[in-house]
Amino acid sequence: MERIAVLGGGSWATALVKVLSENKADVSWWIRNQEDVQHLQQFGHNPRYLSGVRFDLNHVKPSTNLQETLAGADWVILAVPAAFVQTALKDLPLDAFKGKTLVSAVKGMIPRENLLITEYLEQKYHVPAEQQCVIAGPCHAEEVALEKQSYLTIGSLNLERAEQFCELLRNRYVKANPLDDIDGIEYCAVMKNIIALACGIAHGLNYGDNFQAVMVSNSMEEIERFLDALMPLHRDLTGSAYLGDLLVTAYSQFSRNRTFGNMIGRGYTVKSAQFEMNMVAEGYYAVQSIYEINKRLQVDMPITTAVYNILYEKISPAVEIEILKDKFK
Ligand SMILES: NC(=O)c1ccc[n+]([C@@H]2O[C@H](COP(=O)([O-])OP(=O)(O)OC[C@H]3O[C@@H](n4cnc5c(N)ncnc54)[C@H](O)[C@@H]3O)[C@@H](O)[C@H]2O)c1
Ligand SMILES: O=P(O)(O)OC[C@H](O)CO
Repeated sequence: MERIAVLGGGSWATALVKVLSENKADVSWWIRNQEDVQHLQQFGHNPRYLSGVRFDLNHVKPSTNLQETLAGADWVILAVPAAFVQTALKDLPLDAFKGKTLVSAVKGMIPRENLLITEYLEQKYHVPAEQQCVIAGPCHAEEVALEKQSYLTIGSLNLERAEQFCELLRNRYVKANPLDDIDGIEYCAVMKNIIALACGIAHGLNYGDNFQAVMVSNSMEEIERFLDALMPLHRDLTGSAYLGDLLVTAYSQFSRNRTFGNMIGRGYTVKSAQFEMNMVAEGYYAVQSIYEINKRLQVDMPITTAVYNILYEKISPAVEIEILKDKFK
């Protein structure tokens, strides 16, 4: 019996706990909010996110105590939005993850430090790269919760470990495959959120599907240029962990980033759009990190620059999309 700790109380953590616990793993589940934990213990569902999912409390142990949650776990899945990872882990000793395999389900970067989650865990908590995995692929939590067919890619330098984790996830509606381009898929997952934001902004400004299709195809070239400059490797970006994840975020009704961008395009301020959403759009934070990293790389990244200018320099979305129009082919 595998013992798995899942950290985070949002939609993705909830969907992952469902999949893992229904596969009969023992899941200890850290949620920061005491009321949510009590509700889960009493009624067997998360009151805030995906509340239709019922948990078998024989296999799922919710708690607000992080150290207790980690104790005895072989696997630790981090599913807290990137902007809150440092705060969530702040009381842990630096050897808290010793001997455990860390799995990042986060699709974002540590703000200001501009680090991938795996880089942060390695630098701060000394978790070796070989003991880390990332969960990638087009996987909206809402659809996983509805048991709609989904595909996950588990990235790791340690393919044996990745395959073991795939096995914990596989079921009737989840297929999982290992891949060794862990940094590539982690960066791609960060950047697709920025592109989805741009798609939402354009939609909010009344641009149509024709324009969005051109935005998405141009964005693949932008992502490829960035990855080639940062970590050259022959990778097939048409794979589902890259293009697939971008497409689901750019087009789906469930996308947080597209929804957030749409509000910005319609004239909401960043604060009011964030206030309106009960969920976190990672792209808002990610664009600042990628923009900062690119100051060094100097890659041509028109979409990232446009989103950064809109969100952080308060330049009008209409002006920035107009500039993009002339750059696209
Ligand atoms: N939702 C998905 O479909 C999905 C799929 C794959 C990956 N992810 C990734 O999973 C990670 C978690 O996102 P999510 O979609 O589950 O979250 P969510 O948007 O559903 O919920 C927001 C989460 O943020 C937490 N939060 C909000 N304010 C906070 C604060 N001040 N301090 C600490 N925590 C706070 C909430 O408790 C909640 O857990 C993100 O990196 C996301 O990119 C999400
Ligand atoms: O589509 P979003 O913006 O909700 O992001 C969620 C996941 O990253 C989809 O794979």
